[in-house]
Amino acid sequence: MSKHEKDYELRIFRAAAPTDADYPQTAGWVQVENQGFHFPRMTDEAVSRAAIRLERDDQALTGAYPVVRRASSLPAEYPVATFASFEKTVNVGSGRLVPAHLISSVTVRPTHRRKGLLRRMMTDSLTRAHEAGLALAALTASEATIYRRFGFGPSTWANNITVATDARFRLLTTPTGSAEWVDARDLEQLAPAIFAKFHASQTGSVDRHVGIWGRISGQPDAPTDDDRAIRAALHYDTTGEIDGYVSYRFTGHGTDARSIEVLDLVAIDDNAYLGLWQYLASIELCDSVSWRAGRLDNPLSWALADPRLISVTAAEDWVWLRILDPIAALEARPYVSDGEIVLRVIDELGFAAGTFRISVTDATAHVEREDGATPDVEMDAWVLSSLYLGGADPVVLRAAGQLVEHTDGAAVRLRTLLASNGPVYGITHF
Ligand SMILES: CC(=O)SCCNC(=O)CCNC(=O)[C@H](O)C(C)(C)COP(=O)(O)OP(=O)(O)OC[C@H]1O[C@@H](n2cnc3c(N)ncnc32)[C@H](O)[C@@H]1OP(=O)(O)O
Repeated sequence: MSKHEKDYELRIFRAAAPTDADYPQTAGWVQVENQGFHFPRMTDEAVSRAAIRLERDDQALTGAYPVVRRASSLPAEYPVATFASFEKTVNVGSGRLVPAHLISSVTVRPTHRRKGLLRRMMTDSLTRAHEAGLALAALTASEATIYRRFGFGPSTWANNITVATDARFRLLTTPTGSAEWVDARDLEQLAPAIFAKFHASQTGSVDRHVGIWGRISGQPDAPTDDDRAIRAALHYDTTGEIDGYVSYRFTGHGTDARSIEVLDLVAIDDNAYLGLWQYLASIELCDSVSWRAGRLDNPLSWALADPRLISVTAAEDWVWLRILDPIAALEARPYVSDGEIVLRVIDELGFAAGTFRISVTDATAHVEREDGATPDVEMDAWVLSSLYLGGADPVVLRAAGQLVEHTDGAAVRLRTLLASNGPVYGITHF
């Protein structure tokens, strides 16, 4: 128990809509979370919009409240720390959607930091998720140094890219179908069904919470003039079915850079993906398009006559996974080759600790806990979580000193065993 534990009461409650009696608790929580991420104070209307969206996702909100509140400080229903969790699926390969405990909205007031509040809220939340039988937890992180200690490992990544879309932009093969403008606000209704198809087919994708649809359609909880700048286009296949969309804003007014920032680009197949890029490149009075969520092995690089038109401006870790139940998680994902390996997992929080034999036949794993067995490889829970989807390479983790090989060649065997049958990638930030 941390020496500060008795100074705070943790309350866990379901997000409440403005019509509910306990709405003030949710409203206070929303204001504090918002300030924790440096956003301007929200109007009452914006808070109620945020609460309605949290309620629609059935988010469990944790607030930490000081036992002794200081005179004239923020109201009593404003916590000093916030934390949210909700359940959505992760695509673990071959369209298998596994329910996961998603964690978001983690803030601790600077006046109460480093007193163990994050540790307390996190261990409490993971324990509940584990008891509820969830095999995975996931989050996207503000900083890469916070969550490894809790067993989370980076599992998908994205490149921040800028693509020159001036006269040099030419695709080697012209995609079929065509694009058309749509009122960006209509994406709030249209986008979820398109995203659902992407989610069902993309290993590493995490399903989205309701708030995302407001953001990408220019209707966030607290809209600003900037959000009215958001524009959108749909892509249609040759039969007229919608197979993708892009939402974006022009950022070049008042600057020399005539550029567009993509907020969201969702395509249900490769042709629609290239078709959306073809559309973006056709926008006049614009020389470049940037996007935060580019795939590492981007098909656009191979489709462009001049792949040097793409600049990678940064590489980001994206989703961090946490295996809570190694047997259920490893048996849930698909496999591309048969084999057997024994792994030992060290887990400070205990959830994934043990020695496990993974035996794969006919693309299906049978996993058994065998604590007496001699392991081929040994690693921390965060490392197994990073390797889980097949997006990280055990051989590279061995080279980094994060995976210990007890049997010669075991890291290579593990690489073959955990290889994914396609790119591991996602476009959900939460
Ligand atoms: C999923 C998400 O929502 S990501 C968003 C995370 N939130 C933010 O970035 C907002 C700004 N930051 C904050 O609100 C806080 O500083 C937090 C949430 C990052 C940390 O909260 P605290 O209550 O201060 O953390 P707590 O005291 O429980 O520390 C837990 C451990 O994490 C470490 N830690 C805390 N913050 C950081 C950090 N920013 N970087 C590295 N390590 C950190 C502590 O040293 C401690 O380590 P130990 O227990 O292994 O000795």
